[in-house]
Amino acid sequence: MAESSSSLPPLCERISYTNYFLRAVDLTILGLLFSLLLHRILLMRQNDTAWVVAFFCESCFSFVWLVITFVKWTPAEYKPYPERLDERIHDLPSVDMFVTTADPVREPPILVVNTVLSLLAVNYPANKLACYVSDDGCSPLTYFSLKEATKFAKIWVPFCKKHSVRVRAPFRYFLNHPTATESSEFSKDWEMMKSEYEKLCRKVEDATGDSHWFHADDDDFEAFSNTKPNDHSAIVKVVWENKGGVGDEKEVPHIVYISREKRPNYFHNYKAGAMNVLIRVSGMMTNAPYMLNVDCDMYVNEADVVRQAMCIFLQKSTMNSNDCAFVQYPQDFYDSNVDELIVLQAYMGRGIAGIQGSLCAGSGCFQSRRVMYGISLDDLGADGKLSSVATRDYLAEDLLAREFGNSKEMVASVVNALQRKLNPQHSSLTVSIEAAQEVGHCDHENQTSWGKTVGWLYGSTTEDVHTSVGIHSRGWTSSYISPDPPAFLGAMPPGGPEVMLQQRRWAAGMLEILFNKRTTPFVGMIFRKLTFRQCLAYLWAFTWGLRSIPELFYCLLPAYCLLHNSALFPKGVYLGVIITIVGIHCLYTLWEFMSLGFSVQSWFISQSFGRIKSTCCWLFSIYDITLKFLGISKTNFVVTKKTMPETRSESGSAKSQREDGCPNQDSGKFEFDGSLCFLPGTFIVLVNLAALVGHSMGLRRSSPSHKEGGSGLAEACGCVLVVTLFLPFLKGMFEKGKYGIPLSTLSKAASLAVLFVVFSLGN
Ligand SMILES: O=c1ccn([C@@H]2O[C@H](COP(=O)(O)OP(=O)(O)O[C@H]3O[C@H](CO)[C@@H](O)[C@H](O)[C@H]3O)[C@@H](O)[C@H]2O)c(=O)[nH]1
Ligand SMILES: [Mn+2]
Repeated sequence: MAESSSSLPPLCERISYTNYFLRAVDLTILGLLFSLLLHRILLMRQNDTAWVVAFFCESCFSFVWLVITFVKWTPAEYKPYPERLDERIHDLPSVDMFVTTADPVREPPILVVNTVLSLLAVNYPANKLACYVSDDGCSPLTYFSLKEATKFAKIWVPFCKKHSVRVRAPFRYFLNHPTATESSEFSKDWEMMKSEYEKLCRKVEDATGDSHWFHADDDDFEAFSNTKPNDHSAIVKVVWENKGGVGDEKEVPHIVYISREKRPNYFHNYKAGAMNVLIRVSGMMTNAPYMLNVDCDMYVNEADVVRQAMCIFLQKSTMNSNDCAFVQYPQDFYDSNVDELIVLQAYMGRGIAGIQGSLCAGSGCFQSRRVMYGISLDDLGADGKLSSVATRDYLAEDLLAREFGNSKEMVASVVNALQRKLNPQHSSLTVSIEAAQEVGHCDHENQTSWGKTVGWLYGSTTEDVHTSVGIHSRGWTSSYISPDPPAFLGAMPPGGPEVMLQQRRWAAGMLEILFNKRTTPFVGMIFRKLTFRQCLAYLWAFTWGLRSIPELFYCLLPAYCLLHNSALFPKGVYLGVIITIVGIHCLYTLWEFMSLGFSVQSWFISQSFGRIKSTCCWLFSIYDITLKFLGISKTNFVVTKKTMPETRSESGSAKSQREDGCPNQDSGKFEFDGSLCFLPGTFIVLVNLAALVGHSMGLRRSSPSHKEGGSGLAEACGCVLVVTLFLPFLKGMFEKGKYGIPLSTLSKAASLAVLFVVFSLGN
């Protein structure tokens, strides 16, 4: 498929972002941290418990900083040159594109449909693409919307291609009006498309409230009658099949709707389970060597995405290094306050990408099918084909059935995929429907390797990083590309209960992997092919939950010390050391933000949110996995609520939209509900306020308990800093409605705070 010729320029290039100045700053901070720790050790005897706790917390922070420094040491990413693809590759490989949705209320079907439309319209031969939608909600409304969207796609896709439209998700595209310089033909087409899109929206909207729409339509909806989201048999429907044909219709790739079987007594493994059904069904129908998966809200923002990803895969396979298992794009967002995530991806993301390769982020990720079938890098020969040993080991039929399940068609498609062969051509996709339904059954995976070594791994609510650690442990690398404008844009909940829930789920999911005997990165590094620094990268992510403990303590220490009249911070030179560390850290992170075009305010919000999420959400992740390990309850994947935002204007990048201030007008305004997650934050603010008030009134233990002297201005400043960082909570105490902290949370926090004050004063 790839016509390699060394005289032609490469399809992609690795770009290194090594910055010696940043390395020097990192090392300076490390040096200061260690000198501080040493000082703490030397003065341990002269001080009391607070000193020991501070030492423990600062050791944890230093360890995290050390890990981060290791991970960020050699940042890199790939730059693809899709314009070179055509002269190098005559026969592009096929790509199966997956969209998952789970709940028609929390994930409005019109949003799902927009994502699907943006995928259908990418710049890639339509006969090489297929779009599979997995609906865990088993919703006739989603299916109806998809059918309607297919009709619209037949004019939308040709329109996008004819006019080289960049943003191919209609809800974003139509935010902008054509400029006066556009041709009249374009303007006419534009008006027509806009009115057709509005019709589509109206139909979906009408059907949302009135189910007769799909029942009256035809018996196509029969399969949905008497179903419940958690109790129904497998549904597979070919919504549209691209049979070549003539005219515009041949521009629309296959569209297949899937709702895997669900039964109340079967655990369905959330998104990982859905992804594995998608892999199997697509394997039987189109069996493309590459797969793309996106969350239902992550539309394609750059029509060349598939071509860009293929540049990486195809270049790597012509360079005799067939080691790239997946290509990950960063997750970018068109709404809400996500600057922190963007900065994290730009620095940590590239850092990890420069080691063994980017982590899989679950959306905007292109994967090689045969890697997902569990093979290791060692199983490939120099020519990129399965080695003879691996062929013998993998392709024995009884073994395949044991690993992949008892479906002849499935086993045959796996054999083809592993050998990079196409499935035999059927007259129609519908021929495979029965077999496809069979692999969507609950019990298909019983006693197989699905979720263990094959496909997306089970056992964690962050199935994406779980799968990714499995892949890297088998010796594969991955690549990271972050084109400008961003390739995918998604939605993120605003600051409040939804985002707290999401952070808690992420942190719990990561802890599940850390403590998983088979997939923990330690096993991957010691017994398998995970490199040392890649192991550190995973550790950095997997210990989010554990970091909540020192953070919580450190937020309470200034208040405790102020009341207890004991020194939290050293005196003299070493106080200077602490101030320098904090100062450099602030400047460093501020620089990271500003160099990506974000404001000081956005940096501050991120610092504040960083503390809130660790002391509130991450803390509860420990509780979640404790319950799981005690066998009391399973960790839960609550789907994040997505809304279609009314945004004023669409522009090149997410960043510039944030600059015009529109989607961010409520930024900093935090929402609250009765969830216990908000208790630690409220408690922290109350305690620090109480300590400050007490201090100003001279309320504290009279004599310091140790020789080094008592608390003073430094500790008071610490309290002020903590309160500043928890500003959303402070504001929340005086607000009403969704912006106010509920009285029940306030009273619980107040009672705890009283206990804390009494404890600090008396102990
Ligand atoms: O039982 C389920 C639960 C979720 N989903 C889908 O999974 C996707 C991600 O869910 P979302 O609620 O948007 O989670 P986020 O936290 O926003 O997603 C991030 O984190 C997840 C892991 O926690 C990854 O799966 C995602 O890819 C990643 O974008 C959505 O398309 C859902 O429809 C399912 O298909 N079935
Ligand atoms: Mn999401």
